[in-house]
Amino acid sequence: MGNVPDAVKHCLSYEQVIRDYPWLTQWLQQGQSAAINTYPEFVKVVEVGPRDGLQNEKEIVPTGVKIQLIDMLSEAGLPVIEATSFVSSKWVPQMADSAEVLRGINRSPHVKYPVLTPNLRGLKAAVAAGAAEVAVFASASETFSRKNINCSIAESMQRFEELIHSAREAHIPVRGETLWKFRYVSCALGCPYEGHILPAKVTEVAKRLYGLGCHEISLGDTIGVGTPGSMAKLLESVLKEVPNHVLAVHCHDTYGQALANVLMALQMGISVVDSSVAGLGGCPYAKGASGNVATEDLLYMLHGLGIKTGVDLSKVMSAGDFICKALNRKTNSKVAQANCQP
Ligand SMILES: CC(C)(COP(=O)([O-])OP(=O)([O-])OC[C@H]1O[C@@H](n2cnc3c(N)ncnc32)[C@H](O)[C@@H]1OP(=O)([O-])[O-])[C@@H](O)C(=O)NCCC(=O)NCCSC(=O)C[C@@](C)(O)CC(=O)[O-]
Repeated sequence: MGNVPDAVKHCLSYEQVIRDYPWLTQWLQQGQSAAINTYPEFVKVVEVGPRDGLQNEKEIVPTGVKIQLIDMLSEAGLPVIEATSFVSSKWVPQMADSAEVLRGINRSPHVKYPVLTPNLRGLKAAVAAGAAEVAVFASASETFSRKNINCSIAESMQRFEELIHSAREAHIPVRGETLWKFRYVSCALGCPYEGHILPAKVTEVAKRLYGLGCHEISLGDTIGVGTPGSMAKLLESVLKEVPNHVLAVHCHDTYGQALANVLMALQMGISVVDSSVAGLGGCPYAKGASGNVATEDLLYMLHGLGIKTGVDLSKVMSAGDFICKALNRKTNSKVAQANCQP
């Protein structure tokens, strides 16, 4: 502040302002509590570790380890655990045991276990293995769509429509009610191939999915390049077409912005957040992208804000410890790291 005149320096001192205008303290505190009151009372945490977290692992993780991880996460009180994906094992070898995983877990009546399905074949296999909820994944980037599911965005939409139609025609038996969820719009804040993605493009895809009957749309920052600023711009745009109760956010933490991005989303009325135990993960078709925001860190922040989740943080940490030991790697969760220190 070398060239700043004294009077201005005086004005720039926060402490001085508070001393000069004592009423400001009360005003600021009121403002802060008003901001905190705008957070949702309850946030639904969607655990994606067993799917998003493990799909990118080079070494095949034993089926028993995947099952035990899901069971530990169920016991922690997570309301939704994305268990696995019914995709081509040529594309994602790690998910080849999806049916065994789904059949092997101890299902809690309080937990939903959605699975990823890219096509009718995946849907049939998922339903046969007992899936009651499926998530289909679209992208806001043409190139990513082709690299990830080998078709254009328009073709993926058409595929989904056909998928619903064929399932009805074929009278696919379902246990309970199959809920159609187009959970994901990938590359919502950037694409590994195309770079910046316009909020209008993401809005267009999200609107289309909403129109197709999807009742939960997760906006994926697939490569973790978003900032609270770009998250705010994205949500401003999407919220014009899709109501906040339908939206979720899915933030990878490549640039260390995931928690800040989630906080921004919460302030803008979003109350469903995806996360991955121990911060595991990444997409095989998004090179260099790191894992999702760690569930432990998300819970620590939410509970610190007084937001209820129904999830036991210490049990999630035990699950994180278990999977990190099984994978022989360090946790990405700051909370878990802090608690491991002697
Ligand atoms: C969509 C396809 C299948 C198209 O793949 P394709 O090669 O165009 O399709 P195909 O119909 O020619 O099938 C190729 C082979 O796979 C088989 N196949 C076909 N479908 C299935 C199935 N469901 N289950 C098992 N096998 C299947 C099929 O039978 C055939 O086997 P072959 O005849 O050669 O022996 C492929 O591209 C695929 O499986 N992609 C999945 C990629 C993926 O899982 N990516 C990661 C998830 S997305 C993500 O992580 C992002 C997200 C969701 O987390 C959000 C975010 O962060 O943004």
